[in-house]
Amino acid sequence: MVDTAQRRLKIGVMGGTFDPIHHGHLVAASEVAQSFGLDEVIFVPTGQPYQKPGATSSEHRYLMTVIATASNPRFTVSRVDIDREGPTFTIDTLRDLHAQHPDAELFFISGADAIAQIFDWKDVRELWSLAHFVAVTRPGHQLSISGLPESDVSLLEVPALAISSTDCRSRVSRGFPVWYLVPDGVVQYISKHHLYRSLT
Ligand SMILES: Nc1ncnc2c1ncn2[C@@H]1O[C@H](COP(=O)(O)OP(=O)(O)OP(=O)(O)O)[C@@H](O)[C@H]1O
Ligand SMILES: O=C(O)c1ccc[n+]([C@@H]2O[C@H](COP(=O)([O-])O)[C@@H](O)[C@H]2O)c1
Repeated sequence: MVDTAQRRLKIGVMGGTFDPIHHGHLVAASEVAQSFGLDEVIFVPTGQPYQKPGATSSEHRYLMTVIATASNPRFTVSRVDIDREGPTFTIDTLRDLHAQHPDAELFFISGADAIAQIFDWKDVRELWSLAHFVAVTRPGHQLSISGLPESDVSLLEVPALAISSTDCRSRVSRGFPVWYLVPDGVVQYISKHHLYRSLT
């Protein structure tokens, strides 16, 4: 058994809109946890994803994330972004989680597409002081961290799952199944709450 009392806890932070959460997110978090020896991965659904207007209500996205992560004892879900007023910025996510876990080392997990946009994020230069960033591969997206501080950002190749929330929403709206793209409980949640039926 690992003696966590003698070392800093290592906590992954998997931020996302999760509209809906799918197996690409879960595999990425699991792979980073394994490779970096993380004690826990906190999934953090965005409250108001200012770059994704029209996202499904945060409570639906939060509950789907809870359902999807329930089977993994190292996965938890935080409401920090949902319960904060205003648009969601990662700088606030990391500050809040740092305040809740002052002795832990934070690892922010990001796909290749998201990390490519990071210079557009709020207070980007302060982000590195709050967490180490782990950028994971994603089919269809070039993974590059040129220009990012090498000591603060790592690259990790993960199993390639060509799944996106956009495609899941589109499939549901066209009457196609999302079984095996998202966890079973999430399929049932989408069906029960009639999500994504009326997209065009
Ligand atoms: N299939 C995947 N493989 C690796 N990383 C992924 C994958 N899907 C999403 N991610 C990463 O997970 C994080 C949260 O993603 P998000 O919730 O925006 O899902 P998405 O599938 O990209 O959604 P959308 O299609 O609506 O843009 C981002 O850092 C994203 O890059
Ligand atoms: O901080 C920002 O300005 C910022 C801008 C866009 C996205 N993010 C974060 O990136 C993560 C993935 O976001 P998204 O929109 O691709 O689901 C999520 O945690 C967002 O809060 C953060």
